[in-house]
Amino acid sequence: MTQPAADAPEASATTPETTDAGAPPPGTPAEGSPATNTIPAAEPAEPAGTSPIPPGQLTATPGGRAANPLRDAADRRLPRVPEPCALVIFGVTGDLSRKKLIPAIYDLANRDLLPPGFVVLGFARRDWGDGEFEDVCREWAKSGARTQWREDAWERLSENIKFVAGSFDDDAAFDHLDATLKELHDEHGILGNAAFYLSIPPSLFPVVLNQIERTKMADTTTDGGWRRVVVEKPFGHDLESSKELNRLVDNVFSPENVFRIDHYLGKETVQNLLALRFANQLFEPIWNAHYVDSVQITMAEDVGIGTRAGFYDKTGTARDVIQNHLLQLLALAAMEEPVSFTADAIRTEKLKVLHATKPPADLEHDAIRGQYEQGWLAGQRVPGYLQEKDIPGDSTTETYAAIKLGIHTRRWAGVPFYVRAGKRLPRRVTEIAVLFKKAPHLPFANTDTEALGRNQLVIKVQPDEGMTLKFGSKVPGSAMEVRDVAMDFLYGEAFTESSPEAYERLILDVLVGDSTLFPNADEVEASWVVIDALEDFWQGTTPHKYRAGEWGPRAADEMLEREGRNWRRP
Ligand SMILES: NC(=O)C1=CN([C@@H]2O[C@H](COP(=O)(O)OP(=O)(O)OC[C@H]3O[C@@H](n4cnc5c(N)ncnc54)[C@H](OP(=O)(O)O)[C@@H]3O)[C@@H](O)[C@H]2O)C=CC1
Ligand SMILES: O=C1O[C@H](COP(=O)(O)O)[C@@H](O)[C@H](O)[C@H]1O
Repeated sequence: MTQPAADAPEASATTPETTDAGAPPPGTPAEGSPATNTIPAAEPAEPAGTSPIPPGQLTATPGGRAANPLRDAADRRLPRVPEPCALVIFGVTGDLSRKKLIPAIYDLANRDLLPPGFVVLGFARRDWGDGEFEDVCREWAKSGARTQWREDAWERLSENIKFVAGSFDDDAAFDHLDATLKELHDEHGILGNAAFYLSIPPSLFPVVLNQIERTKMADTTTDGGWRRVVVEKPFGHDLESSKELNRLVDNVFSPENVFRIDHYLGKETVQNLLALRFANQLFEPIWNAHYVDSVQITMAEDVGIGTRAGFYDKTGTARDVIQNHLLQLLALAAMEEPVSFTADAIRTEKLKVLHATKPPADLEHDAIRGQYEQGWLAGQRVPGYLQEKDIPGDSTTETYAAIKLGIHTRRWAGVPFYVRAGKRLPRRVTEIAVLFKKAPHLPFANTDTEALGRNQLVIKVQPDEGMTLKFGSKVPGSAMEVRDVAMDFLYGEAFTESSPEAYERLILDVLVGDSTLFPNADEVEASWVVIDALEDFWQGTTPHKYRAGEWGPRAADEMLEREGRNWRRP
């Protein structure tokens, strides 16, 4: 009886993510896989008349939208078109604004989800007028938009795109900003409603918050409008600085008006994790230490640090993405069912998990840092981290981290949660893989139990959004041969609707005042407790090296191998 190699999912010929050689194109089922299947869509769940997709923009069919209790609850609770308002963006010339914020605002405008008179007010150090700023935004929107380009949609939006030049330490510039905002309130009927988006590095949050406080821009007593603040991640640099920031932000804005953004929570597949777990009977009974062997959460990026040397070298992978995105994924994957799908109930459950999440006892072997060296990616030679522009030649900042975490609860006792993230890895992929224990007994004569892989449920966050279930199946033929196969659910095949970009959804949530998808101060602080323990240990150490284009340093592989496990090759 022939069997695939040990823990065979990594090597099975029937699965789409089986080799190191790279991924299949998005939406491609495993070639020749007899067991590849699509789970059909559930009953339509969108209430009549609430579809956010206007005619002619995106394909939308009435049926086939699977229920997402989280989103649908919010849809019922709040109108999805905001009141007239302004969005003030600090750091509007930065990378995030160019790649994500301006395109997302255009997409919202194109979907008719912005209110009449909606104003974008950019603040930055460039010596630009409104016209120049608008030209730049047009270029960014055109190259980054998800929805089709419509000149008329842009024209309508761009009438209300304004710019104020200045530095964050310049009182006069903030007085000018305040005056401009007041004028716009009158001109556009925005009634004082404004959201302040801090698209800036965390070290600059305090100076901007102090300026907002000094100018009383957050004060609603005279106009009765609302004022909200959006703070980008990472929220602080460690536990102490995040507490200080929380105090500062609470001085200026009331808690319900503080939106700590973590764009991973705006991703469709991340929200679907809750639907998967709590809208089905199938998974929850086996979602615990009795059945689960381990969980692997991977966020791999093929890109390097781009133009963000200044930010990245002070931050590193653990603070940049593990403290926020990956610990949020872990919390959603591990939490108990919330008593309702409200912001508070979900945060309560996530917080319990974060409090119970502990760094490994053996930090030296189970908390691995890496830094990429020169290598090859997609046929291109790419420089090492230390050769990147503006990175000091002796930097010890990590561009990769792999950590074994434990969740000290009855449900998860003894189940390792391996999280890893890195830049310049072979491909961009984020996934949560739940690996189940092996069957305790196989009734087939001569079956090599070691050779059969573990059942796996893989939630593919991006880019091939969907889910894969791996299990053993009989190979056709006279012999009783069992081999691992994969059953795929792909968003692109199951639904005709396209997913909004995370920033589209989250900006809209800010404007309508829905904080369901935003972590609160307690969650942020609990996450820093975990990260601080790792950072303290790493202090003064040098990261392991890995070649750009490889799956991280050897030490990260050894971390799992010591326990008889392997990383999945996504
Ligand atoms: N980039 C990304 O992919 C993501 C970023 N984020 C988060 O978003 C935030 C912003 O990141 P990113 O856009 O990459 O950062 P950038 O470094 O690209 O942009 C920083 C912005 O801040 C402005 N700025 C800096 N100092 C001052 C000052 N003294 N006065 C006025 N403006 C100033 C810069 O203006 P100037 O042009 O004049 O220098 C620039 O517009 C960070 O918290 C980051 O963690 C979150 C998710 C993804
Ligand atoms: O928050 C961040 O996320 C991006 C990756 O976002 P994704 O949505 O493309 O997965 C990462 O590149 C950046 O370093 C980090 O700050």
